[in-house]
Amino acid sequence: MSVVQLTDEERSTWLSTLEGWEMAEGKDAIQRTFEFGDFIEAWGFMSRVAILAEKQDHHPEWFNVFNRVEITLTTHDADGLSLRDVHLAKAINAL
Ligand SMILES: C[C@H](O)[C@H](O)[C@H]1CNC2=NC(N)=NC(=O)C2=N1
Repeated sequence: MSVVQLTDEERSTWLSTLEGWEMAEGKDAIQRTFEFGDFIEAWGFMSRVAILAEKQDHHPEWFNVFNRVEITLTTHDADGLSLRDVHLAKAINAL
């Protein structure tokens, strides 16, 4: 299914509403790093994000080491950033 990319104007508007998220370097994506007390807390967070991702049928690219989780959101079906990334980022921030 094809999805439309955000326009430049939409990107700056939406990004300003997404606390903690910034444009990724060298990729049409947004990213945020989360830090927790330990691995179990980080893993618990990842489990909750996984449930959100399944509900939204939109899945993160992520990297975890110990207490740190780096999340990158981009829309493969749009070959870049779309509203689906904004929706998932907002839901993650609300956890
Ligand atoms: C078939 C399925 O709905 C699609 O492949 C979904 C699944 N999850 C997805 N996740 C992300 N990040 N981008 C997509 O384009 C995407 N597409």
